[in-house]
Amino acid sequence: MAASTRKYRVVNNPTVYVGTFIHSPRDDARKLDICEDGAIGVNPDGVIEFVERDVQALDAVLDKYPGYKGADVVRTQPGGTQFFFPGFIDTHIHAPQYPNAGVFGSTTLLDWLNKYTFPTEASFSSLAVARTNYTRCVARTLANGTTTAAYYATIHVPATNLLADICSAAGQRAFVGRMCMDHRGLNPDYYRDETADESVANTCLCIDHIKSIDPSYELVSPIITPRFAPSCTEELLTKLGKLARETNLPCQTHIDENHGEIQLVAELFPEHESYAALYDACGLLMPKTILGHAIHLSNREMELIRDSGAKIAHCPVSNSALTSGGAKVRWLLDCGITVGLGTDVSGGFSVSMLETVRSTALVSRHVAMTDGEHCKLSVEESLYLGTRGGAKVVGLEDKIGGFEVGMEWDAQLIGLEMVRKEEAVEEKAEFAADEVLDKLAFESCREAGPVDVFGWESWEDRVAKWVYNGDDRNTLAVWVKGRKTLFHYPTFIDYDNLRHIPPISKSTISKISYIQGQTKVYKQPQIIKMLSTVARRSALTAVQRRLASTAAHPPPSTMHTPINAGLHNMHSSRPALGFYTARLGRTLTLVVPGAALLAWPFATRALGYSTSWA
Ligand SMILES: O=c1[nH]c(=O)c2nc[nH]c2[nH]1
Repeated sequence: MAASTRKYRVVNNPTVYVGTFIHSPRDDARKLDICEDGAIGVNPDGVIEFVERDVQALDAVLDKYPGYKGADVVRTQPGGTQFFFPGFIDTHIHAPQYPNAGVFGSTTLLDWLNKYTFPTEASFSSLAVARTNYTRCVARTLANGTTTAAYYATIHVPATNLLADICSAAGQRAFVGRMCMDHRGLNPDYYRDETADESVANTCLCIDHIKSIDPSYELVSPIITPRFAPSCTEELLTKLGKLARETNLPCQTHIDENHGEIQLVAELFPEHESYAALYDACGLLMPKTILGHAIHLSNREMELIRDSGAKIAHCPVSNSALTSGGAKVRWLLDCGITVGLGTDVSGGFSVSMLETVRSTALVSRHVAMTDGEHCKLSVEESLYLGTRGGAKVVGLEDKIGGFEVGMEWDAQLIGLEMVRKEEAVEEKAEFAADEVLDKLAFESCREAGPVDVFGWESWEDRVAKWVYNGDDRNTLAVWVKGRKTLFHYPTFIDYDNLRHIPPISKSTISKISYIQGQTKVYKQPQIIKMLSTVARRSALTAVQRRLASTAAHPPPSTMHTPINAGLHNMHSSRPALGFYTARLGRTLTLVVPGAALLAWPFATRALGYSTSWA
């Protein structure tokens, strides 16, 4: 597709976000800035124009900023369960490894590369493979609140260009790097660059492509990507260092991840004092360089990196999964090195930056067990690294990572579940069996997401619960540069080339309910179709769960009845009009009207949301 036809059709209305905002202060990682009654105005370019605190009446704010009269208003639900939080910044992720997420067995880095990684990456010579996997990867990272990602791609130019197209179309901020690896002995013959010159030339093709779709790198930027020292000749490392400086583009690579790898670098490049010294000699250490892992740095290497201004992507999930080691993050920070977080899929098994934030806190506790209490990183510090820290690592600290005037609205809406209080519970000695079943099967425990709050928690407690228990079900909406991603997807993309509707997972039911409140989106026929599919699926799942629960915990009257739970007539072409029968054993048959089945998820969940949207 010609670059000129790939245009955003979106015109954002000025929007005022109202409610609770939580972010890390720019220069204090130890605490969170919590603003309960705030209003943030975002202009059509996605830039924050005002931040107001202690807002008593929205009208007064709108009077103060006349440009926002008639603006869209997006509110957090009252009751202390929702808050806006900056989007996560994943500073190190291998998009083509996404299909392998979770598959690593007991391997360590070098055998893992040969067994799982090189064969998978090689398969991206097929654009069809690339399209399926990259689309899914971008959809998943966005659904997990990743608004910016520094992606490693593969050696293939068309597939790398496609990844850039997909990020641009989906509205995800991204750095996309074509993988460079020309070493004949250390890369497999089936997956490597033929020569250093070919590697550089192909990298330039990807840079040209990205420039053609996003000339000012507003959303998507190229990034120079030598895989790591053992995969590259010194000639290639040097040429890429030169290219990075000439183009003023950022650069990403790996360093000091695994003892075997470090040994290999010492053998391959004996004239260099260390891994970092090699990169330095090749011109690869500079302020725009992102070094993944950096687990086993010597003092001297740390000094080289600090003095060069290069940044570090800490990858705690991958470092644990591949048993690479525990990076000494507190030490790096104390030494004045800038650190962000990376999922490092698929050395890391999860695309979730929330999981990475959690692992940052946990792994620091393991480091503390040997190196002392001061090594522990708090929830607040770990979140800082996933937002503000990441922004510094990718050089966008003045644009993203927090909510300040002049920054861009890259944000996620987080929702937690308030557990309903029992009425006069002390007067009730026991529940009826039916009541227990209702609680087990119908109280939206699953669809609500995994974080329960009970009302006594401070905002700090709620954030800690989110960090330690949350997942993508808690990410109700995601904006990049003021544009709502994922569910606004069909409304702003020119589909000339990318006729793709984002996949929708069961876990998105809470997001679907939320979207119901926005009539603009609800009118989209595709969304309606998705809504009804998800609603029906969700209702059926709930009934099935209830039946399964009955089977597992039969109330006394059915204790000796063999229970054969199942739903029939599910394939009616008019699901709302049909009746569904559910058989409980041989004797008891439930008849469920289709309309009730369809209405169930909306009745139980959507009501709560729809009242809170302006
Ligand atoms: O975690 C990692 N993932 C990779 O793909 C890789 N390549 C070199 N070194 C690496 N480390």
